[in-house]
Amino acid sequence: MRAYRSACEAIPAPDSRAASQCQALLDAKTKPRGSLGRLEELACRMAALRGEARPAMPSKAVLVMAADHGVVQEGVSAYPPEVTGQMVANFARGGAAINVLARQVGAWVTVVDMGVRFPVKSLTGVKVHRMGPGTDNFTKGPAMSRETAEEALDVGTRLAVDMAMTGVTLLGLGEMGIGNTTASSALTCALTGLSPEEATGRGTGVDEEGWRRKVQAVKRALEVNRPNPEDPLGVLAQLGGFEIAGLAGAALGAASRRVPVVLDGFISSVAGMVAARLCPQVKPYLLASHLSVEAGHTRVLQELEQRPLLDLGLRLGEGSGAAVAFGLVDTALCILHEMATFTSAGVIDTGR
Ligand SMILES: Cc1cc2ncn([C@H]3O[C@H](COP(=O)(O)O)[C@@H](O)[C@H]3O)c2cc1C
Ligand SMILES: O=C(O)c1cccnc1
Repeated sequence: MRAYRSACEAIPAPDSRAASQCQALLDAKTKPRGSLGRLEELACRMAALRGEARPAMPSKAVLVMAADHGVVQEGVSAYPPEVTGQMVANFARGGAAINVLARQVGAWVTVVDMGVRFPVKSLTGVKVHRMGPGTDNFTKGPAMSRETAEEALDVGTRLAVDMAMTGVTLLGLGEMGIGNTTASSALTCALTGLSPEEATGRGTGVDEEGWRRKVQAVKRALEVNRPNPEDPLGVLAQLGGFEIAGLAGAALGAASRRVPVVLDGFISSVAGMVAARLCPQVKPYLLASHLSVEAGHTRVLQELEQRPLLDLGLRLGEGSGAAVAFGLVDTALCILHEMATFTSAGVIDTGR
């Protein structure tokens, strides 16, 4: 059986008992009940997913998958595809936004070349699982075959399972791929029924004309491929990207090992939505870190029944918002581990 399919079957249901025990521990802390709001919710969610009342997150990682997109031929990005490979080199050297943000919260960054068109040669520390030199232009036919989509899903699943086995307890999803907001918009239209105008944003910062070209490319992609929302693997193959497929697989692999998955912006959330369509059991493991500026993100988060933790006007990707939210997860768990209780501190508790 495919790795991503076995991972799906192995995803445990969240442990509601651990969540209530976590809430009871928080209720005993020196504060009015529930006064730490969503931080309390976050701690209890981690408890449910990890299956323990007092979870710890000793090892956090961001998985950044990179690939190129044939649809860039349609003039849909403000940057050329060379930038994908150049940014992978920047990740490898530790100089990109995600490196800085991950360092700040003590998280590892794992970078994977899933199919970069112009790769920078002999980089150290970049894992290579190339599905090809970028996808085909999906305004003319499918981006990739179903077989390749399944292979990319498996690569992501195996990597996430390996990361969990080496001790990773929280996984952020990040991506790099010039043109991938167009692919994400097309996937959003196909899977949610949103119109191309509603699902298409400015990505790296295209002007009005560029935005119209993106909308046209999405429209053509839908006309040419006729995606069937009941067939999420088919939709992924027709309109996705190698990095998006890899990240969807990674979400399944992580969840199969009780590792919560922190989504970043529009693109990684679309990967999460694809994972959830392939395997609904993954849904509780997906946590929205922030609300991206990119049009379409709100709808994708609605689909995932997720309320983002932050709204910072980010529109970067790379896993940047996920890394920032790792700090909040740490904060929530510190409260659980370090705060005094009414009893230990000798503070009167009215139970409210
Ligand atoms: C220097 C640079 C660094 C980035 N890091 C992430 N992205 C983001 O922008 C791209 C998507 O936007 P579009 O669909 O408009 O091409 C992705 O690579 C995404 O991760 C970047 C883009 C650039 C230019
Ligand atoms: O929300 C995102 O992930 C995003 C938005 C714009 C460009 N790149 C990524």
